[in-house]
Amino acid sequence: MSFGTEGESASRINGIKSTLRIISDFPKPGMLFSDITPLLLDPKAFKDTIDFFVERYKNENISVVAGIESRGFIFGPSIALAIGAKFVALRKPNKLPGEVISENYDLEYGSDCLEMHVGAVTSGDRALVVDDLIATGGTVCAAMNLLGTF
Ligand SMILES: O=P(O)(O)OC[C@H]1O[C@H](OP(=O)(O)OP(=O)(O)O)[C@H](O)[C@@H]1O
Ligand SMILES: Nc1ncnc2[nH]cnc12
Repeated sequence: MSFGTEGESASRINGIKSTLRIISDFPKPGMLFSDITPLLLDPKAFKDTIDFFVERYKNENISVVAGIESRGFIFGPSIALAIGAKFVALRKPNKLPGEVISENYDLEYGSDCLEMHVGAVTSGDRALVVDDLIATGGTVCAAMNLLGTF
C-alpha cells in the first residue's frame, strides 16, 4: 500500500478534507465544531485516512497505539492492527476496572480527565497517540503525560 506520487497523495488528502464539515455554535455559542462523522460515511476517504497513518508509521518501531476516548477509538485500532502494535485505550474517568493512572486537563468547553490501566504501557514501549483533532492541545498533552509516566 502506498500513497503513490505527490499528486495522488494531494488528491487523496483533498478527498479527505472535502468530507469534513464545520458546524457553528456547537456545542456552545461561538464555537466552530469540526465534525468527522461525514468522513466515516465515505469508505474511500475513511480508508485513505487510515492508510495515510499506516504508511507514515509502519516502519517507525511503534509498539503501542494509544487511542483517546472517544474519537481516537474510531481510528486507533485499525492503525494498530495494520502496523502490528498493541492498542491501549485512554479513557474518560471511572470507565476502566483495573488500577489506573489519571491526568486532568482543560478543554475549550470545560475540563476532563484521561485514565490508563497501569501496566498497559511499559518503559520499553514506543507510542503513537491517535485522536481525531487537536483544538487547544490539552487532551493530547494529557495523553502524552500519561504515557510519559512509564
Ligand atoms: O485539543 P483539545 O482542546 O484538548 O480538544 C480536542 C479533543 O476534544 C475532542 O474530544 P472531546 O473531549 O470533546 O470528547 P469526545 O471525543 O468524547 O467527543 C476531540 O476528539 C479531542 O479529543
Ligand atoms: N472545535 C472542535 N471541534 C470538534 N471537536 C472539538 N473538541 C474540542 N474542540 C473541538
